[in-house]
Amino acid sequence: MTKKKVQIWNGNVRDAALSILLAVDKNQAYSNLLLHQTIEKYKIDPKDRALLTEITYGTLQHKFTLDYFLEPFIRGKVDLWVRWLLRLSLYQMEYLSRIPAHAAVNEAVEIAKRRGHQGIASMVNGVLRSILRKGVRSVDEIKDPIERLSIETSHPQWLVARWVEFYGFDHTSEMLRENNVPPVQTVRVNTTKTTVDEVLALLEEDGVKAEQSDIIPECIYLTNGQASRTEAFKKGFITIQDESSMLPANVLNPQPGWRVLDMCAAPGGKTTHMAEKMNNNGSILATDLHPHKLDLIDENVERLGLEIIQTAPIDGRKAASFLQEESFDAVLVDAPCSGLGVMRRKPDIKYTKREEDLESLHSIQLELLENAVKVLKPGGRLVYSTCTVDKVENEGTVNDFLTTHPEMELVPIEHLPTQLIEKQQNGMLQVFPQDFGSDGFFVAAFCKKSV
Ligand SMILES: C[S@@+](CC[C@H](N)C(=O)[O-])C[C@H]1O[C@@H](n2cnc3c(N)ncnc32)[C@H](O)[C@@H]1O
Repeated sequence: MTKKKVQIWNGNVRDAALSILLAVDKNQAYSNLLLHQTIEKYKIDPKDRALLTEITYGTLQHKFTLDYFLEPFIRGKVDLWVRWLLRLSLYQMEYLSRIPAHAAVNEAVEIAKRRGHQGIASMVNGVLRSILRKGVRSVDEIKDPIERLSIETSHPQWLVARWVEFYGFDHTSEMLRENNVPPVQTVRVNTTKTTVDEVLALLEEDGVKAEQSDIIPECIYLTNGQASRTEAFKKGFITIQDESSMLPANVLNPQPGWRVLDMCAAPGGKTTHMAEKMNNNGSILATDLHPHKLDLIDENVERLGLEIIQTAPIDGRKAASFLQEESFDAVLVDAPCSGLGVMRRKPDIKYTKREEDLESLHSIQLELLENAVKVLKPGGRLVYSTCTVDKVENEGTVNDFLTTHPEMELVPIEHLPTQLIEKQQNGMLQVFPQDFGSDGFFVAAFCKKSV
């Protein structure tokens, strides 16, 4: 039976969540982008927006657990859309206490009728009502601890095993659980235009509850609302950015008048942060491999009213052949990485990333650093950062880089609050999602010895 054609939004939240989940699965669409586009395109109101986000992310986040629960109740093969419908309905029944289970079942049956036919609707009804009667099986039935953790927290087994080897079982278990908790919305204050207090007052006028972070002073936490719709955003007073992503500019600590290279810059979150730190005085060359992404930097620069940023499409692995040798006071390499620290906001990463990808990223990261050294002045500072939690891409890249570059030395991480400074090990800082509720992130700072 062929599926009836549906558009993403017909006023029904569960139907829309199903369309998004299917697109993510079939077309490798990014869940966060598709969700955002759907909300904007159909101007979905705040109440439906919140539920749509919760069901879409929640179902994706718990996919392996939901499949484990569903398995004993499904006989034979089911179409992909029916499987996703069962997953998203069971997600509501198991994880969303405010939605009555029978309402989730009724909605599922109606969707099955609309998208398929009465036979499928009966099957969906049968499966979900059996689960209601019998309950789901316990993950304690799984004997192997790695497999149990993988199913219980819905992360691939290879990753669980890798993290357990690197960071130990308990630490990994905490991280996996934190990855399933929705992130708090954070913004960075543009200190060239305004103050934290002024932004807090503006947000309040817009009905947004917010408070200043006690980790990064220019960071504000939002407990409701949508930052991009606020007056503060329109005025260029804030940038939406996770608190961990505010670390590199603080660690690099660029001074007014410096000439800085941001080698992997798009969409410009850290470029603009550095320009703010430099109080719009000096120059920043923001480069990226993909020319079309430079437009995103330009848009941000314009909105924030910054004047010292120039962009250029340059492959960082060849940067030294395009840029003058030893001409920058500082270089930021915010490298392409596996992104294992941002699964809370991009749950699809859990199911698409493969272990082999991590090795090739390690080689690219080394090539980028190789070029960064060449264009850095003696005495200049280099900061290397990633939004991942992995010892090969992080500590491994730093150690391999130092082995071939005796002219570079790690310098202690400074210009951060004590609780972060204390966490560094051998001049490298790995932030885990469970540490401060921010993304998993890594940062290391080097100095080029003067000869
Ligand atoms: C982690 S993202 C950078 C985020 C950015 N620094 C920010 O804060 O908004 C990594 C970026 O590296 C870029 N990239 C990937 N390979 C590259 C290369 N060989 N040279 C330069 N940029 C590269 C990607 O296009 C991507 O925009």
